Amino acid sequence: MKEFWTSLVSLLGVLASLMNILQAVFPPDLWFAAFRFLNRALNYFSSYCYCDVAQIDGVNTNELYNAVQLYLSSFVSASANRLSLTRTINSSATTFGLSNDGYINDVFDGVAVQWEHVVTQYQPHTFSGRPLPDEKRSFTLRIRKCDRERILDSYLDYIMDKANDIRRKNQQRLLYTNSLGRSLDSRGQPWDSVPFKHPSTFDTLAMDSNMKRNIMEDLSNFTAGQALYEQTIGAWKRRYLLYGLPGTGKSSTIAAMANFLYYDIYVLELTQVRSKSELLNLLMKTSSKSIIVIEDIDRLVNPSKRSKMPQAATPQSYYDPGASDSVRSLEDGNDNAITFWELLNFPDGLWSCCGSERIFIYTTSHFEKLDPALLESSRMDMQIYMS
Ligand SMILES: Nc1ncnc2c1ncn2[C@@H]1O[C@H](COP(=O)(O)OP(=O)(O)OP(=O)(O)O)[C@@H](O)[C@H]1O
Repeated sequence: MKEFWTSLVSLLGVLASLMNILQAVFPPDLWFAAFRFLNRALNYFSSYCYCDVAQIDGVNTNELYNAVQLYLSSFVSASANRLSLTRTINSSATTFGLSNDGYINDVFDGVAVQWEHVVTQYQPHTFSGRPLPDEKRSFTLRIRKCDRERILDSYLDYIMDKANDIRRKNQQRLLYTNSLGRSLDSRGQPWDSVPFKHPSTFDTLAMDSNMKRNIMEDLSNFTAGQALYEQTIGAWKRRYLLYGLPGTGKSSTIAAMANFLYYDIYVLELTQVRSKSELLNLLMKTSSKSIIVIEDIDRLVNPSKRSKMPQAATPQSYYDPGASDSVRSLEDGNDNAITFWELLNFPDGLWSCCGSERIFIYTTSHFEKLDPALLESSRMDMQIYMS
Protein backbone atom coordinates (compact mmCIF):
# COMPACT_ATOMS: atom_id res chain seq x y z
CA MET A 1 0.00 0.00 0.00
CA LYS A 2 2.87 2.33 0.91
CA GLU A 3 4.42 1.67 -2.51
CA PHE A 4 1.17 2.65 -4.24
CA TRP A 5 1.11 6.07 -2.51
CA THR A 6 4.80 6.66 -3.29
CA SER A 7 4.22 5.87 -7.01
CA LEU A 8 1.14 8.14 -7.10
CA VAL A 9 3.03 11.09 -5.61
CA SER A 10 5.90 10.53 -8.08
CA LEU A 11 3.46 10.43 -10.99
CA LEU A 12 1.82 13.68 -9.89
CA GLY A 13 5.25 15.28 -9.58
CA VAL A 14 6.14 14.23 -13.15
CA LEU A 15 2.81 15.57 -14.45
CA ALA A 16 3.33 18.91 -12.69
CA SER A 17 6.85 19.22 -14.17
CA LEU A 18 5.49 18.36 -17.60
CA MET A 19 2.78 21.02 -17.29
CA ASN A 20 5.39 23.61 -16.27
CA ILE A 21 7.53 22.76 -19.30
CA LEU A 22 4.53 22.89 -21.64
CA GLN A 23 3.44 26.25 -20.20
CA ALA A 24 6.92 27.64 -20.65
CA VAL A 25 7.16 26.37 -24.25
CA PHE A 26 3.67 27.20 -25.52
CA PRO A 27 2.29 30.77 -25.21
CA PRO A 28 -0.92 31.41 -23.12
CA ASP A 29 -2.94 32.23 -26.29
CA LEU A 30 -2.28 28.74 -27.57
CA TRP A 31 -3.45 27.24 -24.28
CA PHE A 32 -6.61 29.32 -24.39
CA ALA A 33 -7.32 28.23 -27.98
CA ALA A 34 -6.75 24.59 -27.01
CA PHE A 35 -9.21 24.85 -24.11
CA ARG A 36 -11.81 26.48 -26.35
CA PHE A 37 -11.39 23.76 -28.92
CA LEU A 38 -11.75 21.08 -26.24
CA ASN A 39 -14.83 22.80 -24.84
CA ARG A 40 -16.46 23.01 -28.27
CA ALA A 41 -15.68 19.40 -29.02
CA LEU A 42 -17.28 18.34 -25.72
CA ASN A 43 -20.34 20.53 -26.39
CA TYR A 44 -20.66 19.11 -29.87
CA PHE A 45 -20.86 15.56 -28.61
CA SER A 46 -22.93 16.41 -25.50
CA SER A 47 -26.70 15.87 -25.66
CA TYR A 48 -27.24 18.99 -23.50
CA CYS A 49 -27.09 22.68 -24.24
CA TYR A 50 -26.61 25.45 -21.66
CA CYS A 51 -28.30 28.85 -21.47
CA ASP A 52 -26.82 31.57 -19.25
CA VAL A 53 -29.13 34.13 -17.68
CA ALA A 54 -26.85 36.87 -16.31
CA GLN A 55 -27.99 39.23 -13.57
CA ILE A 56 -26.56 42.27 -15.35
CA ASP A 57 -27.01 42.62 -19.08
CA GLY A 58 -24.42 45.27 -20.00
CA VAL A 59 -25.31 47.90 -17.40
CA ASN A 60 -28.99 47.01 -17.09
CA THR A 61 -30.57 44.54 -14.71
CA ASN A 62 -31.81 41.48 -16.54
CA GLU A 63 -35.52 40.99 -15.73
CA LEU A 64 -35.29 37.32 -16.65
CA TYR A 65 -32.64 36.74 -13.97
CA ASN A 66 -34.97 38.23 -11.31
CA ALA A 67 -37.86 36.17 -12.62
CA VAL A 68 -35.86 32.91 -12.54
CA GLN A 69 -34.71 33.71 -9.02
CA LEU A 70 -38.28 34.28 -7.84
CA TYR A 71 -39.61 31.27 -9.71
CA LEU A 72 -37.01 28.92 -8.23
CA SER A 73 -37.72 30.41 -4.80
CA SER A 74 -41.22 28.92 -4.97
CA PHE A 75 -39.98 25.33 -4.73
CA VAL A 76 -36.29 25.51 -3.89
CA SER A 77 -36.93 25.25 -0.15
CA ALA A 78 -38.33 21.73 -0.55
CA SER A 79 -35.42 20.21 -2.48
CA ALA A 80 -32.18 22.21 -2.14
CA ASN A 81 -29.77 21.53 0.73
CA ARG A 82 -28.40 25.06 0.98
CA LEU A 83 -30.62 28.11 0.68
CA SER A 84 -30.25 31.87 0.74
CA LEU A 85 -33.07 33.72 2.54
CA THR A 86 -34.17 37.31 1.87
CA ARG A 87 -36.95 39.62 2.97
CA THR A 88 -37.44 43.00 1.28
CA ILE A 89 -38.95 46.21 2.68
CA ASN A 90 -42.78 46.14 2.75
CA SER A 91 -42.72 42.43 2.07
CA SER A 92 -44.75 40.13 4.25
CA ALA A 93 -42.91 36.93 3.33
CA THR A 94 -39.43 35.43 3.28
CA THR A 95 -38.03 34.58 -0.12
CA PHE A 96 -36.02 31.38 -0.48
CA GLY A 97 -33.24 31.41 -3.03
CA LEU A 98 -30.73 29.00 -4.48
CA SER A 99 -27.38 29.57 -2.78
CA ASN A 100 -24.20 30.27 -4.73
CA ASP A 101 -23.23 27.37 -7.03
CA GLY A 102 -26.27 25.39 -5.93
CA TYR A 103 -28.41 23.57 -8.47
CA ILE A 104 -31.98 22.33 -8.69
CA ASN A 105 -33.99 20.16 -11.07
CA ASP A 106 -37.30 21.17 -12.58
CA VAL A 107 -39.81 19.56 -14.95
CA PHE A 108 -41.83 21.52 -17.50
CA ASP A 109 -44.25 19.94 -19.93
CA GLY A 110 -42.71 16.54 -19.19
CA VAL A 111 -39.17 17.77 -19.90
CA ALA A 112 -36.52 17.64 -17.17
CA VAL A 113 -34.21 20.65 -16.89
CA GLN A 114 -31.61 21.76 -14.39
CA TRP A 115 -30.82 25.24 -13.06
CA GLU A 116 -27.47 26.14 -11.55
CA HIS A 117 -26.72 29.40 -9.75
CA VAL A 118 -23.24 30.50 -10.78
CA VAL A 119 -21.36 33.22 -8.91
CA THR A 120 -17.90 34.23 -10.18
CA GLN A 121 -15.61 36.89 -8.74
CA TYR A 122 -14.00 39.46 -11.03
CA GLN A 123 -12.06 42.68 -10.75
CA PRO A 124 -14.29 45.67 -9.98
CA HIS A 125 -14.20 48.43 -12.58
CA THR A 126 -16.36 51.38 -13.53
CA PHE A 127 -18.34 52.16 -16.62
CA SER A 128 -19.51 55.74 -17.17
CA GLY A 129 -18.52 56.46 -13.58
CA ARG A 130 -20.94 53.84 -12.27
CA PRO A 131 -19.40 51.11 -10.10
CA LEU A 132 -20.28 47.55 -11.09
CA PRO A 133 -20.55 44.71 -8.57
CA ASP A 134 -17.35 42.72 -7.99
CA GLU A 135 -19.01 39.41 -8.67
CA LYS A 136 -20.96 38.12 -11.61
CA ARG A 137 -24.15 36.22 -10.91
CA SER A 138 -26.04 34.15 -13.39
CA PHE A 139 -28.32 31.16 -13.68
CA THR A 140 -27.39 28.44 -16.12
CA LEU A 141 -30.17 26.36 -17.57
CA ARG A 142 -29.20 22.88 -18.71
CA ILE A 143 -31.65 21.43 -21.19
CA ARG A 144 -31.50 18.59 -23.72
CA LYS A 145 -30.75 19.83 -27.22
CA CYS A 146 -33.72 17.94 -28.60
CA ASP A 147 -36.11 19.72 -26.15
CA ARG A 148 -34.76 23.24 -26.56
CA GLU A 149 -36.69 24.14 -29.67
CA ARG A 150 -39.95 22.75 -28.29
CA ILE A 151 -40.12 24.18 -24.78
CA LEU A 152 -37.56 26.93 -24.22
CA ASP A 153 -39.78 29.90 -25.20
CA SER A 154 -42.90 28.63 -23.44
CA TYR A 155 -40.88 27.64 -20.36
CA LEU A 156 -39.40 31.12 -20.04
CA ASP A 157 -42.84 32.74 -20.53
CA TYR A 158 -44.18 30.43 -17.82
CA ILE A 159 -41.38 31.49 -15.48
CA MET A 160 -42.10 35.20 -16.08
CA ASP A 161 -45.82 34.65 -15.30
CA LYS A 162 -45.06 32.67 -12.16
CA ALA A 163 -42.61 35.33 -10.97
CA ASN A 164 -45.23 38.07 -11.44
CA ASP A 165 -47.65 36.02 -9.36
CA ILE A 166 -45.12 35.61 -6.57
CA ARG A 167 -44.30 39.33 -6.62
CA ARG A 168 -47.98 40.15 -6.25
CA LYS A 169 -48.39 37.73 -3.34
CA ASN A 170 -45.44 39.25 -1.51
CA GLN A 171 -46.62 42.80 -1.97
CA GLN A 172 -48.87 44.77 0.35
CA ARG A 173 -52.34 44.71 -1.19
CA LEU A 174 -54.63 47.73 -1.24
CA LEU A 175 -58.26 48.57 -0.64
CA TYR A 176 -59.41 51.40 -2.93
CA THR A 177 -62.45 53.62 -2.53
CA ASN A 178 -63.73 56.44 -4.70
CA SER A 179 -64.40 58.56 -1.61
CA LEU A 180 -62.52 61.45 -3.24
CA GLY A 181 -65.71 62.16 -5.17
CA ARG A 182 -64.91 63.89 -8.44
CA SER A 183 -61.52 65.16 -7.30
CA LEU A 184 -58.28 63.43 -8.22
CA ASP A 185 -55.26 62.75 -6.03
CA SER A 186 -51.77 64.15 -6.71
CA ARG A 187 -51.14 61.44 -9.35
CA GLY A 188 -54.41 62.16 -11.13
CA GLN A 189 -56.05 59.03 -9.73
CA PRO A 190 -59.75 59.02 -8.76
CA TRP A 191 -59.21 56.19 -6.25
CA ASP A 192 -58.07 56.63 -2.65
CA SER A 193 -56.20 53.63 -1.18
CA VAL A 194 -55.41 52.13 2.22
CA PRO A 195 -53.50 48.89 3.00
CA PHE A 196 -55.83 45.91 2.85
CA LYS A 197 -55.38 43.70 5.90
CA HIS A 198 -58.63 41.78 6.44
CA PRO A 199 -58.06 38.50 8.34
CA SER A 200 -60.96 36.65 6.68
CA THR A 201 -60.06 33.52 4.68
CA PHE A 202 -62.04 30.53 3.45
CA ASP A 203 -60.77 28.70 6.55
CA THR A 204 -62.27 31.25 8.94
CA LEU A 205 -65.49 31.76 6.98
CA ALA A 206 -68.60 30.07 8.41
CA MET A 207 -70.17 28.66 5.24
CA ASP A 208 -71.43 25.38 3.85
CA SER A 209 -68.34 23.37 2.85
CA ASN A 210 -69.72 22.53 -0.62
CA MET A 211 -70.43 26.17 -1.26
CA LYS A 212 -66.93 27.09 -0.13
CA ARG A 213 -65.37 24.49 -2.42
CA ASN A 214 -67.51 25.65 -5.37
CA ILE A 215 -66.46 29.26 -4.89
CA MET A 216 -62.77 28.38 -4.56
CA GLU A 217 -62.90 26.16 -7.66
CA ASP A 218 -64.71 28.84 -9.60
CA LEU A 219 -62.12 31.45 -8.61
CA SER A 220 -59.22 29.14 -9.47
CA ASN A 221 -60.75 28.32 -12.87
CA PHE A 222 -61.22 32.02 -13.49
CA THR A 223 -57.60 32.93 -12.80
CA ALA A 224 -56.33 30.05 -14.91
CA GLY A 225 -58.69 30.72 -17.80
CA GLN A 226 -57.12 33.57 -19.74
CA ALA A 227 -56.95 31.66 -23.03
CA LEU A 228 -60.53 30.42 -22.67
CA TYR A 229 -61.92 33.88 -21.98
CA GLU A 230 -60.01 35.41 -24.86
CA GLN A 231 -61.09 32.74 -27.34
CA THR A 232 -64.69 32.12 -26.37
CA ILE A 233 -66.28 34.10 -23.58
CA GLY A 234 -64.92 37.58 -24.29
CA ALA A 235 -63.75 39.93 -21.55
CA TRP A 236 -61.76 38.18 -18.83
CA LYS A 237 -64.08 38.99 -15.96
CA ARG A 238 -66.50 37.23 -13.64
CA ARG A 239 -69.62 38.45 -11.84
CA TYR A 240 -70.84 37.27 -8.46
CA LEU A 241 -73.95 38.28 -6.57
CA LEU A 242 -73.76 38.03 -2.77
CA TYR A 243 -77.08 38.37 -1.02
CA GLY A 244 -78.34 37.91 2.53
CA LEU A 245 -79.37 39.88 5.58
CA PRO A 246 -76.97 42.48 7.06
CA GLY A 247 -74.25 40.87 9.18
CA THR A 248 -74.39 37.46 7.48
CA GLY A 249 -70.82 37.66 6.19
CA LYS A 250 -70.97 39.25 2.73
CA SER A 251 -68.00 41.55 3.39
CA SER A 252 -66.09 38.69 5.06
CA THR A 253 -66.66 36.54 1.96
CA ILE A 254 -65.35 39.28 -0.33
CA ALA A 255 -62.26 39.63 1.88
CA ALA A 256 -61.75 35.84 1.84
CA MET A 257 -61.97 35.85 -1.98
CA ALA A 258 -59.43 38.69 -2.21
CA ASN A 259 -57.08 36.92 0.20
CA PHE A 260 -57.47 33.67 -1.72
CA LEU A 261 -56.55 35.29 -5.05
CA TYR A 262 -54.14 37.95 -3.72
CA TYR A 263 -56.22 40.61 -5.48
CA ASP A 264 -56.69 44.28 -4.59
CA ILE A 265 -60.23 45.44 -3.82
CA TYR A 266 -62.00 48.47 -5.30
CA VAL A 267 -65.18 49.48 -3.46
CA LEU A 268 -67.24 51.48 -5.93
CA GLU A 269 -69.33 53.97 -3.96
CA LEU A 270 -72.08 54.84 -6.42
CA THR A 271 -73.31 57.80 -4.35
CA GLN A 272 -70.08 59.54 -5.38
CA VAL A 273 -70.55 58.86 -9.10
CA ARG A 274 -72.49 61.47 -11.01
CA SER A 275 -72.36 60.38 -14.64
CA LYS A 276 -71.75 57.34 -16.79
CA SER A 277 -68.52 58.85 -18.10
CA GLU A 278 -67.31 59.22 -14.52
CA LEU A 279 -68.14 55.56 -13.89
CA LEU A 280 -66.28 54.55 -17.03
CA ASN A 281 -63.27 56.61 -15.95
CA LEU A 282 -63.27 54.95 -12.53
CA LEU A 283 -63.47 51.46 -14.01
CA MET A 284 -60.68 52.20 -16.47
CA LYS A 285 -58.44 53.28 -13.61
CA THR A 286 -58.77 49.94 -11.82
CA SER A 287 -55.85 47.54 -12.16
CA SER A 288 -56.07 44.00 -13.43
CA LYS A 289 -56.19 41.20 -10.85
CA SER A 290 -58.67 43.10 -8.75
CA ILE A 291 -62.12 42.73 -7.25
CA ILE A 292 -64.58 45.54 -7.88
CA VAL A 293 -67.30 45.63 -5.22
CA ILE A 294 -70.63 47.36 -5.81
CA GLU A 295 -72.73 47.25 -2.64
CA ASP A 296 -76.48 47.51 -2.10
CA ILE A 297 -77.45 47.18 -5.76
CA ASP A 298 -81.14 47.01 -4.80
CA ARG A 299 -80.92 50.78 -4.45
CA LEU A 300 -80.09 51.20 -8.12
CA VAL A 301 -82.60 52.61 -10.56
CA ASN A 302 -85.04 50.17 -12.12
CA PRO A 303 -84.93 50.72 -15.93
CA SER A 304 -88.65 50.17 -16.50
CA LYS A 305 -89.39 52.72 -13.81
CA ARG A 306 -86.96 55.23 -15.21
CA SER A 307 -88.60 55.45 -18.61
CA LYS A 308 -91.89 56.52 -17.00
CA MET A 309 -90.34 59.27 -14.89
CA PRO A 310 -90.00 62.97 -15.83
CA GLN A 311 -86.52 64.23 -16.73
CA ALA A 312 -84.50 65.72 -13.89
CA ALA A 313 -83.37 69.30 -14.23
CA THR A 314 -79.92 68.67 -12.77
CA PRO A 315 -77.86 65.48 -12.63
CA GLN A 316 -78.14 63.63 -9.35
CA SER A 317 -76.11 60.78 -7.95
CA TYR A 318 -77.26 57.29 -8.94
CA TYR A 319 -78.78 56.65 -5.59
CA ASP A 320 -78.86 58.10 -2.14
CA PRO A 321 -79.42 55.75 0.78
CA GLY A 322 -81.05 58.49 2.83
CA ALA A 323 -83.13 60.01 0.05
CA SER A 324 -86.88 60.27 0.32
CA ASP A 325 -89.11 58.62 -2.30
CA SER A 326 -89.74 61.90 -4.07
CA VAL A 327 -86.04 62.62 -4.47
CA ARG A 328 -85.42 59.11 -5.71
CA SER A 329 -88.22 59.51 -8.25
CA LEU A 330 -86.41 62.51 -9.65
CA GLU A 331 -83.21 60.53 -9.82
CA ASP A 332 -85.07 57.72 -11.51
CA GLY A 333 -86.14 60.20 -14.15
CA ASN A 334 -82.60 61.35 -14.74
CA ASP A 335 -81.33 60.07 -18.07
CA ASN A 336 -77.84 60.22 -16.75
CA ALA A 337 -78.64 57.82 -13.93
CA ILE A 338 -77.29 54.32 -14.33
CA THR A 339 -79.57 51.32 -14.07
CA PHE A 340 -78.79 47.92 -12.64
CA TRP A 341 -78.96 46.54 -16.18
CA GLU A 342 -76.41 49.06 -17.44
CA LEU A 343 -74.11 48.40 -14.51
CA LEU A 344 -74.17 44.68 -15.26
CA ASN A 345 -73.44 45.33 -18.92
CA PHE A 346 -70.60 47.77 -18.38
CA PRO A 347 -67.92 45.07 -18.20
CA ASP A 348 -69.10 43.69 -21.57
CA GLY A 349 -69.06 46.98 -23.40
CA LEU A 350 -66.21 48.89 -24.97
CA TRP A 351 -64.49 49.05 -21.59
CA SER A 352 -63.92 45.30 -21.71
CA CYS A 353 -61.10 45.71 -24.23
CA CYS A 354 -58.96 47.60 -21.70
CA GLY A 355 -59.98 45.85 -18.50
CA SER A 356 -59.04 42.23 -18.00
CA GLU A 357 -58.88 39.78 -15.10
CA ARG A 358 -61.36 41.59 -12.94
CA ILE A 359 -64.01 40.20 -10.67
CA PHE A 360 -67.22 42.12 -10.07
CA ILE A 361 -69.06 41.44 -6.83
CA TYR A 362 -72.53 42.90 -6.36
CA THR A 363 -74.12 42.75 -2.91
CA THR A 364 -77.62 43.23 -1.61
CA SER A 365 -79.54 42.69 1.61
CA HIS A 366 -82.85 42.90 -0.33
CA PHE A 367 -82.72 40.22 -2.99
CA GLU A 368 -86.52 40.40 -3.44
CA LYS A 369 -86.23 43.95 -4.78
CA LEU A 370 -84.04 42.88 -7.71
CA ASP A 371 -85.62 42.31 -11.11
CA PRO A 372 -85.44 38.50 -11.68
CA ALA A 373 -85.05 39.01 -15.43
CA LEU A 374 -81.77 40.83 -14.76
CA LEU A 375 -80.37 37.96 -12.73
CA GLU A 376 -80.14 35.41 -15.53
CA SER A 377 -77.08 33.26 -15.30
CA SER A 378 -75.66 34.89 -18.44
CA ARG A 379 -75.38 38.16 -16.54
CA MET A 380 -74.46 36.91 -13.08
CA ASP A 381 -71.97 34.05 -13.14
CA MET A 382 -72.62 32.91 -9.58
CA GLN A 383 -75.21 33.79 -6.97
CA ILE A 384 -74.22 33.19 -3.36
CA TYR A 385 -76.79 33.25 -0.61
CA MET A 386 -75.42 34.17 2.84
CA SER A 387 -77.51 32.98 5.79
N1 LIG B 1 -70.36 33.58 7.62
C1 LIG B 1 -69.51 34.24 8.41
N2 LIG B 1 -68.27 33.78 8.62
C2 LIG B 1 -67.40 34.43 9.40
N3 LIG B 1 -67.71 35.57 10.06
C3 LIG B 1 -68.92 36.09 9.91
C4 LIG B 1 -69.89 35.45 9.08
N4 LIG B 1 -71.02 36.19 9.11
C5 LIG B 1 -70.77 37.22 9.92
N5 LIG B 1 -69.53 37.19 10.40
C6 LIG B 1 -68.90 38.14 11.31
O1 LIG B 1 -69.90 39.11 11.59
C7 LIG B 1 -69.42 40.43 11.35
C8 LIG B 1 -70.23 41.09 10.23
O2 LIG B 1 -70.00 40.37 9.03
P1 LIG B 1 -69.91 41.08 7.60
O3 LIG B 1 -69.52 42.50 7.73
O4 LIG B 1 -69.08 40.22 6.73
O5 LIG B 1 -71.45 40.99 7.15
P2 LIG B 1 -72.17 41.69 5.94
O6 LIG B 1 -73.17 40.72 5.42
O7 LIG B 1 -71.18 42.22 4.98
O8 LIG B 1 -72.91 42.89 6.66
P3 LIG B 1 -73.45 44.24 5.97
O9 LIG B 1 -74.47 43.84 4.96
O10 LIG B 1 -74.03 44.99 7.14
O11 LIG B 1 -72.24 44.92 5.38
C9 LIG B 1 -67.97 40.34 10.98
O12 LIG B 1 -67.21 40.67 12.11
C10 LIG B 1 -67.75 38.87 10.65
O13 LIG B 1 -66.53 38.43 11.20
